[in-house]
Amino acid sequence: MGSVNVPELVVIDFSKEGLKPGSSSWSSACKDIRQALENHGCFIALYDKISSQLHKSIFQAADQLFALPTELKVQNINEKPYHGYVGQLPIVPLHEGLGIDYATTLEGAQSFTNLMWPNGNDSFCETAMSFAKTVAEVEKMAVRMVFESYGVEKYAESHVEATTYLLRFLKYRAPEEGESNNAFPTHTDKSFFTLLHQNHISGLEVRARNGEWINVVFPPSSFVVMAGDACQAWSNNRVLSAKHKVTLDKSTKESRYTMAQFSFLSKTKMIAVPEELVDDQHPLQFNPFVHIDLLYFYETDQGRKSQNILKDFCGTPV
Ligand SMILES: O=C(O)CCC(=O)C(=O)O
Ligand SMILES: [Fe+2]
Repeated sequence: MGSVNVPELVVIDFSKEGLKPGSSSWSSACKDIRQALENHGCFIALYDKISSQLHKSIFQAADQLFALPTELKVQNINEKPYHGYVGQLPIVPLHEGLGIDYATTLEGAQSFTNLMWPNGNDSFCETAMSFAKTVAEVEKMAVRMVFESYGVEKYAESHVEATTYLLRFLKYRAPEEGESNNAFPTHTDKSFFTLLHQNHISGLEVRARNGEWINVVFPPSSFVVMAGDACQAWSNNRVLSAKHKVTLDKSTKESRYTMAQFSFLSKTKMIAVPEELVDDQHPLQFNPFVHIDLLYFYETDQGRKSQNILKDFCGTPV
């Protein structure tokens, strides 16, 4: 109930009437999500509030943004690693991205908009914020479901309250003749969750726990909800923060656009394994940490080279 396998990832319909805590569809979604996150590190969420109109407007906004001169786009600077402008990098020549920090807040959306359009651009600001808020609704439901699936729903509210959102506009231009079609290298996300929404050009591949690479197919009005390293740590290593990458079809002539919304816990709340998830069979694997410190660690030489970032950053002695 509540989920079907198309073709390999679990699909959960978040728009379903009556999907509320306490209902049977909620409990079965909790179970399905937990299994999906443990096996694949992600699942597909259908959400019809991402209407075809909102889909169209957010990618029009993306087009407008990427069309700005590079000198303007590079002003999207953020002291937090991987939050600001990325582009013109020889190791990822197809890729360009910009980020709106605190994207669900008017201040966040406005300050980014004013930086890019000093004379204002109300429609961009409204579209970005309304998209970010809609994505955040799905993220919050996913958090509540995951916490409930592990029997620790009492901690969900304070987690949700401490969550902030980074909305990134990502572009991968079509490869030129003879150029590699690797658009983004293999990595894991440092977020708690990442929600991805793409235009009509596919390319995301996810490595499941069994080592199999899955080509992700996005149905209309859908997101991929992907667990990041912070979620894996929180779950005491039960959830998989899946490796993933973007590879474009060699013959594609169009750019892939992705809207990626990353959730982070603010400094006021540590990422910590709930005591209920620690027992003799599951000894504590990770010490509590401040989320943003994981990103700072990833920026160091040791962090970048690490084959097991959570163990190296916050692993308990074995
Ligand atoms: O474009 C995508 O589908 C994936 C983007 C991604 O993995 C990231 O930005 O971390
Ligand atoms: Fe990613």
